[in-house]
Amino acid sequence: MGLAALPRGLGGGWARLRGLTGRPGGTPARPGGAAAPAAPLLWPRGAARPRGEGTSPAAAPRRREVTLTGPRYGVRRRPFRALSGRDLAAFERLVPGRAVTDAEQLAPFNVDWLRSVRGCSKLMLKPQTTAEVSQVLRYCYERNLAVNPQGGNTGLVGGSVPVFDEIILSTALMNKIISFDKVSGILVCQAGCILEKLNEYLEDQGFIMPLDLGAKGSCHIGGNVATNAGGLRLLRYGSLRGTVLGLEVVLADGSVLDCLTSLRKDNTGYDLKQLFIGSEGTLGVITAVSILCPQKPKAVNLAFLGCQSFAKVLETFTTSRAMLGEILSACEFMDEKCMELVERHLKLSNPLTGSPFYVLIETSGSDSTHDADKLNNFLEQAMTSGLVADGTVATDAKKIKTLWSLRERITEALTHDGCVYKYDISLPVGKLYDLVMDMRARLGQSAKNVVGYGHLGDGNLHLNITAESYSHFLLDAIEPYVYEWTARHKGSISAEHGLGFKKKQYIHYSKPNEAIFLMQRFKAMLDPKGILNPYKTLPTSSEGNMH
Ligand SMILES: O=C(O)CC[C@@H](O)C(=O)O
Ligand SMILES: [Zn+2]
Repeated sequence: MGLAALPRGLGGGWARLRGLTGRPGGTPARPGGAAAPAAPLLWPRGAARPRGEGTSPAAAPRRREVTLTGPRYGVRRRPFRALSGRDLAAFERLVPGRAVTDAEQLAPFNVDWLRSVRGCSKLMLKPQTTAEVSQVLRYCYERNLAVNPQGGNTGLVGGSVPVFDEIILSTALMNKIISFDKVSGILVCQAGCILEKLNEYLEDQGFIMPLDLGAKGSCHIGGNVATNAGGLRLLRYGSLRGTVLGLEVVLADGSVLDCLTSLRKDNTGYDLKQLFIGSEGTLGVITAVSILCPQKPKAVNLAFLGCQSFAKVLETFTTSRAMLGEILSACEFMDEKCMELVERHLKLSNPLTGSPFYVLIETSGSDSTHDADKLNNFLEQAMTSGLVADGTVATDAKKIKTLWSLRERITEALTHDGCVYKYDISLPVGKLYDLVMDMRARLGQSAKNVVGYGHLGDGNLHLNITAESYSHFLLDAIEPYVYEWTARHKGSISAEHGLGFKKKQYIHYSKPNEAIFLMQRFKAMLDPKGILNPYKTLPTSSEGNMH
C-alpha cells in the first residue's frame, strides 16, 4: 500500500487504504421476537440429544414449525400446577387487559430467535410496574405456577422461552426511563427499555449506553443484565458487572429487593446485585436498572483491515492497543468464511479484496484531530510492517454503520446457511483461532462451514459450524470435544451468551463442583419452589446431566 493513500486527517468520511473495490449496503440490526428471519435448522445438544430429527434445510419450509422442546430433548415437566380458569381470572385482575391467551399472539414468544426451541405457554402477562410484577409473582409462588421472565427474546441459548407451559412474564411494557443525571451520567430505567432506544435517548443528551450489540434493536436492558451481555464495547467500557450500579429485583415469592442505588462506591455488605447479573432470570426478575453511561465520543473512526494470518491479527491488536491507547473502543475479528457468508446470504459487499482475516478497529475520543493523527500513525505502522495488507477507514456515521454491519450481521447470515452449531468461547487470546483450525481439520467434509469471529479484544471467540442438515454423527464429532478443548486451555464454555437451556449441563467444564453446589444452594434459598425460569442455567441430575 502506498503511504500517500493513508487518510491523513481522515476527512473524506470513507477512505480506502488500498484500491477500493466495493461498497457495502446499509441494513438494519438483528431483528428479534416476531420479526425473526428465515428458519435456521439448529440442533445443538441441549439437556438431552434431540430425538430423530434431521431435515434438510433446503427441503424445509422457511417458516417450518419448531418442534416442542420437551419431547425433542426428552425433558420431564416438573410438578408445577397447570393454569386453571381461576388463575386466569386472578391474572386478569392483576394486569387488566394485559394477560395474553390467544395462541396466535403467543406463538412468537414461545419460540426463540434462532427458532431452535419451543415451549407451549398458554399465557403471557405484561405488567407495567414493579408492584404488578410483585403481585403476579406472589400469586404464582403461592399457586406453584412456573414463570419464564422474557425481555426481547434475542437470546442464543434457549434461555428466554418456556420449555413447557411456564407463564411468560414479559417486560415489554416496562419501558419507562426513570431518571438521567447529566452530571454523573447515571441512567435509571425500567427493565423493558430497548437498548437502542436508550442509546438514542442518551445521544440526545451527549451520552451513550456502555454496551452495544447486534440485537440492540430488540433486546431489553433487563435481559442484557440478566444474561450479562458483553457485546462490542466491552473492551472500552467494561462488563455490566462494573457499569450496573444498582438493580431492583422481584424475588420468586413476590418480595421486592430495592438495591437501585446510583452510587459509584458502596461497600456496605455483600454486593447482592452481582448475584442477579448473569443469573438468566433464575433467581429473580429484574424490574429496574441503574447504569453508568459514558459521554458520547465526539470523534469516532472505524478501520476495517485485512490480515494475511491470525498471527498478524493478534499483532495488529497488540499494536493498536499500544498506539491507540485510551481511544481504542472496539477490536473485532472475522475470518474470510464469515465474509463469504454475509456476502452470499445478505448480499453485503466486502470493501476490501480477499484476505483470510478481517479486523475492525474502532476509535472513540474527544478530539478528532488528535484521534486521526493517532489512527494514522497506527495504520502507517501496521501497513509498513506488513501486519495489515489492505484496509479502509470510515469517519462518517452512516459509513461506520455500514462497515459495522459486516460484523454485526454474521449471526443472521449463519441462520441462512443451514443447520448451525453455536459455541461462545472465552480463551487466552493467543489460542483463539487454534480451536477453529483444529475443528476444521477434525470435521473435514462433514461440516459445510466452520467459521470463527468475535470480540478479539475480549478473548471471546464465536465458533459456528454449519451443515446442510442435522447429524448425530457431526454433533458427536463436535461435542464434548469442543468443551474439553476449551477446559484444557482454561477457557469458558460460555463467554457472554449464558447457559440457558442448551448449555446448562456443560457448566462442569468451566466451574468446579463446589461452585455449582453453591449456586444450587443460592437458587434453593431464593426460589425454594424453583418456579423462576425452570430447566435453565443450572444442571439437574434428572435432566440429562452428563457429568
Ligand atoms: O451468533 C453468534 O455466535 C454470536 C452472536 C453475538 O454474540 C455476536 O457477537 O455477534
Ligand atoms: Zn458476541
